[in-house]
Amino acid sequence: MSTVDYRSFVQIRRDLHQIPEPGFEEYKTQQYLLNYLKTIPQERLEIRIWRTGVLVLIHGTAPERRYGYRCDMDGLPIEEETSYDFRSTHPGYMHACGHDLHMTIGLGIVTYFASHPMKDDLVVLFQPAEEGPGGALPMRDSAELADWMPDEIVALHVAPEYPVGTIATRPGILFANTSELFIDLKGTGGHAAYPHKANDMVVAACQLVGQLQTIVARNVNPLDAAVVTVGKVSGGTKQNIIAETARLEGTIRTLSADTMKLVKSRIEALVRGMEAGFECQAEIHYGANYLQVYNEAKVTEEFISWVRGRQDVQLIECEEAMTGEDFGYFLERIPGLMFWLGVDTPYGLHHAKLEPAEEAIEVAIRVLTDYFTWKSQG
Ligand SMILES: CC(=O)N[C@@H](CCC[C@H](N)C(=O)O)C(=O)O
Repeated sequence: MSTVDYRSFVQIRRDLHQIPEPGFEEYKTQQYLLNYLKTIPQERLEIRIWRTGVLVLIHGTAPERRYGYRCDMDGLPIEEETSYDFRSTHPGYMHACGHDLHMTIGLGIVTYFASHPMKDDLVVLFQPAEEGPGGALPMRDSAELADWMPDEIVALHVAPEYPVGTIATRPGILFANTSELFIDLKGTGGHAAYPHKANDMVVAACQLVGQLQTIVARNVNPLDAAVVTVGKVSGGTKQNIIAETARLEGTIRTLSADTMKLVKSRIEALVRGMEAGFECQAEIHYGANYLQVYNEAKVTEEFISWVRGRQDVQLIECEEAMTGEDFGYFLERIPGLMFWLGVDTPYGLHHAKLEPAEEAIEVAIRVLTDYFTWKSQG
């Protein structure tokens, strides 16, 4: 891939890193992508906009099939604490899940094929709102994608725990089914010194957090896997006022759809018990639900054996993870796979100090441009 200047992609990643935006508000990011796309050879490119996303079709020389690469665009509500001099310029927002790298790799792939067209078509999807509320399902079903639907699709996710030069994947389930979880509690507020005249939702919320932990410990088969995480608890107004309301915000992860149903039915039973016990009202909302990421066996096994033939990367057949990814909705309709890309950094995804190794950008662009070229030579 001689005509690609990898240093320029490191700069692109740094530019994108500075402008993280919430799901479906990726306006600056979209504009940045569109501005960049204007700078590369246009002859084979067609570009469409879908909400805050971008779809790029690179016409092949004699297309019989269409391949796809999907990357996600949104940032997270995290105050960045990296050592970078190119930290986020958006207070309270950070690319802490690697989407800045995922997009940069997408631009690298487009850049390469814009001047080295393969026989088949390639569509590169820059998808908003992966962290929530979920852009994959509506993008997959959009009119903009309908006549560009790929025959096979690939996506990657950065993996802090693997060294640069590692690709990890598996046929079958890679990531879990997910559901967001929001529980609003309403009781009776009052003076801190008169608890018998109030109905304290801070106490109810604390007990409920503890009770929710019993679902995985006591209701899910220990040979199955599930997670119930409460990531945010809020309630009350002041230290000497009994809280009238409280809110729990969390997420549920399961490896099977049936276990998701079981976990939700247990949450509902515990919340109804909480209402009776505390004489309060409770409302449950599930927010965004994501389908599991299920790698199609034939495409994934072929990819694994192709990667194993390379000298420059190490392939690991990994275990399932309880991470969620709305890419599962693309895989529901299109054969394909997702893989982990090693970025070797001590802090995990969604951490304020996440500093993925930028050398992984070149690795991914090389591997994926070679892979699509190989597939197209068929
Ligand atoms: C790769 C990754 O970290 N994905 C997110 C997806 C979040 C889905 C949804 N907002 C939820 O919280 O359930 C993850 O947290 O796994």
